[in-house]
Amino acid sequence: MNINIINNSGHPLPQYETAHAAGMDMRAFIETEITIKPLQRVLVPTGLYIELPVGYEAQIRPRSGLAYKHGISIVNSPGTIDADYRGEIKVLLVNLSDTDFVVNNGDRIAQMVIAKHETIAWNTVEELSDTARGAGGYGHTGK
Ligand SMILES: O=c1ccn([C@H]2C[C@H](O)[C@@H](COP(=O)(O)OP(=O)(O)OP(=O)(O)O)O2)c(=O)[nH]1
Ligand SMILES: [Mg+2]
Repeated sequence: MNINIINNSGHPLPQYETAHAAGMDMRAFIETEITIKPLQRVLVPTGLYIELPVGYEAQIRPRSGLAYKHGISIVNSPGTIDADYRGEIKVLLVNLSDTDFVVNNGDRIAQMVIAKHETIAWNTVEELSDTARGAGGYGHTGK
């Protein structure tokens, strides 16, 4: 499938790093490096603008390497890019480590997964169907 994109970053387009990867790595588009202090959150521009087909969303997810090695995650993970959004895609990074983390222009800071979704209409009812689980949850089946 082809998707329209404007790339103002001068960096390569988000791309699958291996043949069957689900996510395309996304790069920071910043004039000067950003230092993220412990527990600080920063909205990082990408210079990317996309036009998703109706019925699709883009999910902005953390990279596990940055999470494991540096405690870098995404506050609103997975971020949701709506099909009707035409603004710049940004990534809301958070530093969950106890040391500063520096983001440089062009660094791969997140990954984008393109996914189909349903658009539904609600059926308001008085009762829902019975199941064995019922209202059980939050570990009610044990460890
Ligand atoms: O990580 C993200 C999440 C969202 N967006 C953009 C695309 C998305 O379509 C729009 C709105 O996102 P969301 O619905 O998550 O935010 P909101 O707080 O509900 O804002 P709005 O009232 O504008 O929907 O912001 C990003 O660029 N990056
Ligand atoms: Mg919203």
